[in-house]
Amino acid sequence: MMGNRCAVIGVGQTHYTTKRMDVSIAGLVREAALRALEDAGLTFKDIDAVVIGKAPDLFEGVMMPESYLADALGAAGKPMMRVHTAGSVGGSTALVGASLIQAGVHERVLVVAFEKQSESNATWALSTHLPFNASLVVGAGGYFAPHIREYMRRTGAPDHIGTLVAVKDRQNALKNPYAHLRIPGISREMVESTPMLWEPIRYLETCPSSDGACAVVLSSEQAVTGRPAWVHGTAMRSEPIFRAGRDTVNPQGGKDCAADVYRQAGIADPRRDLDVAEIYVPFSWYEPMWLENLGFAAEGEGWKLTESGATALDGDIPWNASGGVLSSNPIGASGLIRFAEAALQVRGMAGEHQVDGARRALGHAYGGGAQFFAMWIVGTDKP
Ligand SMILES: CC(=O)SCCNC(=O)CCNC(=O)[C@H](O)C(C)(C)COP(=O)(O)OP(=O)(O)OC[C@H]1O[C@@H](n2cnc3c(N)ncnc32)[C@H](O)[C@@H]1OP(=O)(O)O
Repeated sequence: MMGNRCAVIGVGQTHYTTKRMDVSIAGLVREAALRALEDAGLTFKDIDAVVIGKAPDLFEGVMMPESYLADALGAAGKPMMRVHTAGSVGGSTALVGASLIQAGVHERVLVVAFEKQSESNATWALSTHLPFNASLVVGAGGYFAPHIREYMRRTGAPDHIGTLVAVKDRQNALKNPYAHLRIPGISREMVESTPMLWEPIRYLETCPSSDGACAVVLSSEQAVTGRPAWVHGTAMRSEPIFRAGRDTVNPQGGKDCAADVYRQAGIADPRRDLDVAEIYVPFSWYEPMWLENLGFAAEGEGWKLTESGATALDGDIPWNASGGVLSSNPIGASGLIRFAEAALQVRGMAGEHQVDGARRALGHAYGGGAQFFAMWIVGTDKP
């Protein structure tokens, strides 16, 4: 059930970087919001409600930051709410915003997501064993590395696949002025010569820790301004982190979420029917893993698609033309960046990393222990 039509009419991003020392959290989110409003040709006065997302408060050490960000986002006297679904939060924040339009509650909603990791230490925030929370070992890399090793064992994927993804995404990042890691001359040799952090994840096969914010303006059909990206389908799924029989390598929640969003958008074969995809890949091996989880390749075959070059910018189904999470990871914002980049592609506004003729795009986010999923499909044409 899609409800009323909804469109993305504005996108704003900050530059992603290790430390944004020149702005507070309020300044950071405002920068993205103002750029999104400018893109839509609007001001804060035209916005009915604000939805904000970020990952755990421990990432900055500021409890409930949304309560003091209302002023910076022009939300005083308006509805404002926070969404939190771990790393997938940027995606689910967009979907909550979209649902307010689809339900006919509001005409225009500002969606903002951010992380300012330089304010604290995300690795240790993800390593602390809080009461009633799962232990994530040492950081996200420590948690996900065994899942990657299991993927390699199941499929027999050769060691260099992760390297290929790292090179591809970093090459794409060189075409994206907002990307955090821009590494001229990036090559397989360069990636392979970097230290092993969490076997089999090397330094250049992992995302950085970034500061940054992203914002989008969502609109009802009658309130559209400028060049819209139409929402063709939205879906979220979650599953408990611990459940007997849960497949953490190829989670059922991701498969179900993809099937739901494809059904809404009329996608029978995602590789054929989509033109571009922005997928949450924080460690390079997650590209072949998600290729299978999202149905772009049969089980055991994802790494072959990566190896064939199909997911490169000039391949038949480019993944992460923006450089992806591997190149910029302000965690709470990263899902929204995927969704926003998908919208930019179908609006023909992705600049140097534009995929020629892109008309339908998938935005994807995952989080927690690969247990929260959020996806949307956006298109140039009205659904
Ligand atoms: C759902 C999810 O999102 S799961 C993923 C969650 N996020 C993570 O797990 C983050 C993983 N990354 C990290 O932990 C860290 O970036 C590490 C361990 C790779 C590097 O740690 P540090 O060296 O302490 O990085 P720090 O943030 O201080 O940056 C130092 C420099 O290295 C660069 N850098 C950081 N990570 C990387 C990387 N993976 N590759 C290349 N350069 C990097 C930074 O840009 C910075 O350069 P600058 O000073 O020119 O800006």
